[in-house]
Amino acid sequence: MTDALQVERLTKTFPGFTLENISFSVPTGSVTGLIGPNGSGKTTTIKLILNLLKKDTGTITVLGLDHMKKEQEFKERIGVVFDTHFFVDDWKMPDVEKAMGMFYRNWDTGAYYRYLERFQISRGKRVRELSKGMQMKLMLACSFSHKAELLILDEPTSGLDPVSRDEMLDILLEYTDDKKHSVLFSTHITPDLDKIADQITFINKGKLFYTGEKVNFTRRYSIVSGSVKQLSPDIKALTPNIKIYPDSFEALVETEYLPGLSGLQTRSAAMDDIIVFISKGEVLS
Ligand SMILES: Nc1ncnc2c1ncn2[C@@H]1O[C@H](COP(=O)(O)OP(=O)(O)OP(=O)(O)O)[C@@H](O)[C@H]1O
Repeated sequence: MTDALQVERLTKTFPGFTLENISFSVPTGSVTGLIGPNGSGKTTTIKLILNLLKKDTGTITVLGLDHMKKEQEFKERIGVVFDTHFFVDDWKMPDVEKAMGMFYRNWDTGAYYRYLERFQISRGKRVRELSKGMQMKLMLACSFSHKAELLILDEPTSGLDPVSRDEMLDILLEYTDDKKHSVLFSTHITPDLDKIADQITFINKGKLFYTGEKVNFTRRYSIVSGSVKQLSPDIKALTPNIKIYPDSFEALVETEYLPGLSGLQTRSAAMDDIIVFISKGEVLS
């Protein structure tokens, strides 16, 4: 399978923060979720891909094109959705159409109005009169109308109600259904990724913690719990990721070690469990 996006050994240093040696890919036809706690480097990674920030080192290939040498070419072939829209607030839908049509060679006016109809956005509305969910859909309509092959989305569902979020996720699933279109999706809302992601890339404090298939990410970890008396040196040796409560404890352990731990309660780890335990990375009490 080819990759819609390849990021290799990407590094960027700001005062007090380094995004360090990040490598991951978005296989064509997949949805890749980019996750990590606040300040871990997700938006920085996206801005570096888009050349909105200048990388220190590393290579980035978008749809087979070097992101610096072929910037204009790759930008014509991708769609970008941030958590706030990038249109002029006063524009009506035909104004959006005109602006986008000037920018994209592949622009399809008919498709744009068909998407507006499908997403129930009326032509006479101004951008500022659209709800947040509608604004997100408008950005998607624009991406689809210039036939974007890859969507790069930075927290597109934050601030959406559950109904709008669900609609947005269905639109993305439909978009990748032909296995030709791909999505990179940064989010804190992991249930969204449970629903649509094939791959996960988890960045923690600027470092890559995991990249690969979603199922392997959650299968790799389990949560064990028991009374404080059961918190043996064996468990402490297995994992630094332990939460201690007044009478009990919970720990994140690699699933392969479960057979050696008897008498404890175990459950599968959800994506949020893994993020919380790993981002703390120490005994918590
Ligand atoms: N232009 C900049 N100049 C200096 N520091 C920056 C700049 N942009 C980001 N940072 C720092 O880089 C770190 C990573 O920020 P980034 O926005 O990439 O995190 P994030 O994972 O997207 O976080 P969030 O989930 O809160 O959006 C933070 O410490 C931030 O302060």
